[in-house]
Amino acid sequence: MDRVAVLGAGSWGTAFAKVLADSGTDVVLWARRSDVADAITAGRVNDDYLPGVALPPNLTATSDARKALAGAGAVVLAVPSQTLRENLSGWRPWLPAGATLVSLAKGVELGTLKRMSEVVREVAGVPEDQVAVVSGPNLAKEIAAEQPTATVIACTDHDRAVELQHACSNSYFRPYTNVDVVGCELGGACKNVIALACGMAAGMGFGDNTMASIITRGLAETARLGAALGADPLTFAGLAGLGDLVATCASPLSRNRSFGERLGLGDSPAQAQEAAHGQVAEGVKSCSSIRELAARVGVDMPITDGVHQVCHEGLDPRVLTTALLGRERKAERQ
Ligand SMILES: NC(=O)C1=CN([C@@H]2O[C@H](COP(=O)(O)OP(=O)(O)OC[C@H]3O[C@@H](n4cnc5c(N)ncnc54)[C@H](O)[C@@H]3O)[C@@H](O)[C@H]2O)C=CC1
Ligand SMILES: O=C(CO)COP(=O)(O)O
Repeated sequence: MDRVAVLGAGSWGTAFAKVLADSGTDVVLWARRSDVADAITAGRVNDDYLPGVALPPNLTATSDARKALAGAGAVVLAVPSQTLRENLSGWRPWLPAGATLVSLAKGVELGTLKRMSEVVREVAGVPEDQVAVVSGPNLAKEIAAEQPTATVIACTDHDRAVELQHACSNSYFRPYTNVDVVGCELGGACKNVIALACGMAAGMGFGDNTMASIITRGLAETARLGAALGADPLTFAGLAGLGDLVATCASPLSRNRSFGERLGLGDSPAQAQEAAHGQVAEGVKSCSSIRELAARVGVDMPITDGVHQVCHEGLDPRVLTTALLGRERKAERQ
């Protein structure tokens, strides 16, 4: 694969474009704002999202999506989940035939309850095996600083996953392949919600036992949903499951954890949103779609349900804590 288009020049889009370029792949990065594209082209930096990070010369930028897409062997979609449908609809006429469409987004669409790869298939009108997802413990700022990281590239077409794996392997980024797209996407979307809960716990002053309990029970409810939707249970023990969950729930760099922490400290969701300075905390919206998806398939997700109530129904995180601890006693694997 000679050239890749990355659409979305936020934190992860820019960091992933750098990963590709550092792996020897030529990249054209699309930025919504022309001043961001110009700054990348002229100054080799994206100061809005990754200040101080030098971008390699084989990474160029444009605010013209048509130009970015021309001749691309793969198209990486790096916009927030709830905007993917609208953005991709606009790009559809210029998608190169046969190109692998790769989603970086970690969320479930409100209303349709679709995973991102399902949205991509529907909007682009491509078969399942032409769509890949990247998911794992991938905090953009650490990767931009070239700290060693592993990830998963999931695609039902193993050969396509391998092709993409070659395009983004380098001395600090190690991608594994997986054919379980459902499990990898659910792991990525659900961990944002569990990170909100961990943030709330931190904000309320709780320590490591509480964090470990939320992480582990969060993984249990994610795996239950995965089992109901046909995921491979082992995926949740891997990088896109436990790996991403631990990184996001523990890191002060996580937007979801930080958002939750503000709620735990007593901020309202509106105040926490304001403090996020326009950066996306995907779990705030996906807690509602995941909760609905779980209800549709009859799966109990008490932490996700509670996070939804705090974010959208005015529940106090302290009341949520009491409610979770007061649930009916049960066996661990029930
Ligand atoms: N930042 C991170 O460390 C990681 C993020 N992700 C996922 O990648 C996806 C993108 O996240 P980030 O790059 O971090 O987000 P971000 O908030 O840093 O950037 C979003 C980008 O999308 C663009 N965009 C296009 N249409 C938009 C619209 N209608 N509304 C808002 N922004 C729009 C923005 O201009 C911006 O360039 C999310 O689903 C996130 O969960 C996944 C792994 C790591
Ligand atoms: O997905 C991520 C790390 O893998 C980034 O998490 P946040 O969106 O919470 O910053």
